[in-house]
Amino acid sequence: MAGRVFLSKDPAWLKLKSFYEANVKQLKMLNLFKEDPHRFEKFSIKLDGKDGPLLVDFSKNLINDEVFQLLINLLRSAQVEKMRDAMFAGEKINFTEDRAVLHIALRNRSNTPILVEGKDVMPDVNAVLKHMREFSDKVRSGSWLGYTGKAITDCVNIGIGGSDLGPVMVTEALKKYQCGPTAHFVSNVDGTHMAETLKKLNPETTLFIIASKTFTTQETITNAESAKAWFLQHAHDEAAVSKHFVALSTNAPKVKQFGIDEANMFEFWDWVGGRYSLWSAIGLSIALMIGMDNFEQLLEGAHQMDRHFVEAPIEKNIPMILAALGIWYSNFYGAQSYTILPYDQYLHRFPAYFQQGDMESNGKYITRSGQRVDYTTGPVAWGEPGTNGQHAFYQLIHQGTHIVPCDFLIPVETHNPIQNGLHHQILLSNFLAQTEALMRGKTLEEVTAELKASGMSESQINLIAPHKVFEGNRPSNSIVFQKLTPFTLGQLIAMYEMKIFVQGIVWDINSFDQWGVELGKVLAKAILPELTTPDVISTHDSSTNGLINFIKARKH
Ligand SMILES: O=P(O)(O)OC[C@H]1O[C@@H](O)[C@H](O)[C@@H](O)[C@@H]1O
Repeated sequence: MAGRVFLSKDPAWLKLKSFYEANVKQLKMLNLFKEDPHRFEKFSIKLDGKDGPLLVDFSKNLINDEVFQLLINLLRSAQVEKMRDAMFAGEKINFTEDRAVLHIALRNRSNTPILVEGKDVMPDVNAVLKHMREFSDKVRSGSWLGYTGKAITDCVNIGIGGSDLGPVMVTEALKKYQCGPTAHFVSNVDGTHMAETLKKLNPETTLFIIASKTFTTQETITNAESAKAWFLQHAHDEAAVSKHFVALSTNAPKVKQFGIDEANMFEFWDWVGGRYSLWSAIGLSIALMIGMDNFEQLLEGAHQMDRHFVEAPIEKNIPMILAALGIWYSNFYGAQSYTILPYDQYLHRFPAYFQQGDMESNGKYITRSGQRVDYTTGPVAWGEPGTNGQHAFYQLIHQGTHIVPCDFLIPVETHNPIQNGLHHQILLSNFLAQTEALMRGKTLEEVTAELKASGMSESQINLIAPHKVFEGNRPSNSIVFQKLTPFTLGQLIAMYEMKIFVQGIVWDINSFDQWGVELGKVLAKAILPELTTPDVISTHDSSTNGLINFIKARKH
């Protein structure tokens, strides 16, 4: 952006750097909690919502008042508010693709005009929502019939990346709200994905949703052709295709070419990035499975978070603060990753969803003005639901040599209070214990006293005690919501989207393109015909040639 200083030369950055160098050793959370009885109130934000409050407690972080202020100053210096406003105003902030970035328009429930090149996009957004409602109502009520007159019981979303991960994650998260066909997903071009999915399905009662923004993605088009071939093997009638295939795309000519009726195409626009598209027609499988009212609740929740993001001052702004904390760890503490740890089984695909959301957005080393960064940008995002993660990788988080900032998420109430709520009580206690343990740790004195009390000999204690020490002082955010409803899920997704946006602005990169996925696609296209010729291949490096020729020699 014009007038922006290179980040590592920004005085706000340099202040954080010198603060880190001078004070890192003194930033001990346990002491900070002892010194300030109001630390929790000071470093937590409660956002009231339709389905109960969302509490974000960031007090278990390696910050004091001064760091917090310096981080806020950094965000100001990076002009995050100005860039946020530019995004919401429909400016073409995705300049490498000459596009606006307006997933916020898809969930703009206040329906205020949003202009792209002088044209309000809201009428088009509303028209597609109406189309989705009409169609999903028909399918769910059983009035949309398959080629033998039977109602639809299953739908298969065929898409990949942003045309898959969002609908997969949301339909899993909101399974409890199912009131329509069961949603299945085929993304991988590996024929196993399609074959195993089709095994479970009846062509007479299955609807295929071909989800592709470009409608040119090799995996999706190959899978869509195979689904059509399978369907026609049973239906033996091209005319039946229109009852069983719909498309979600920005590319009407390609959809037509594939043989899908334009009336069965649900449109979206180039200003919707793939990884931000679950709010668009790409969410059709969600609307089918949980109904359009619930889909609109998801939009409402996201819209509320968008309003908070636009209206709250930086110091009270959840996505801004989460972004600032992530930068503190990535750029100053050298953290290479962070985890998203949902203590809710329904959210089991939430971390995977944000692997694309975060890493495809911010995994970039070129600044908006075309220079190579000399600081780190997007971290590796990973995670699994608690408590499973506790019995797998938490060892490293507690005692490893990497610093891994953690986001813990949990609902106060479960949808499944089996055994009188016992399971959820156990889940809650684990959630609370983990963040406490990461923060407090356990000293050598505490360990030694414990081992002594158990009657262990001095020599055994000396041998074992160091292994049982926890340094502690390991950071986490606790994100607590009332219940996993469509509205709450919308809030949570938008919260992370906006956090990622803010980080991209501070790092001065374009979070909305994805050129890094292109090279492999081009090379794969060149290799594909080489796999079927009888020739020995010698056009690549010796490793690639060797691998191709090995595979060809072994293929029957
Ligand atoms: O929806 P499309 O056009 O088929 O694209 C699917 C995915 O394609 C990938 O190449 C991109 O990295 C993703 O961002 C995108 O979501």
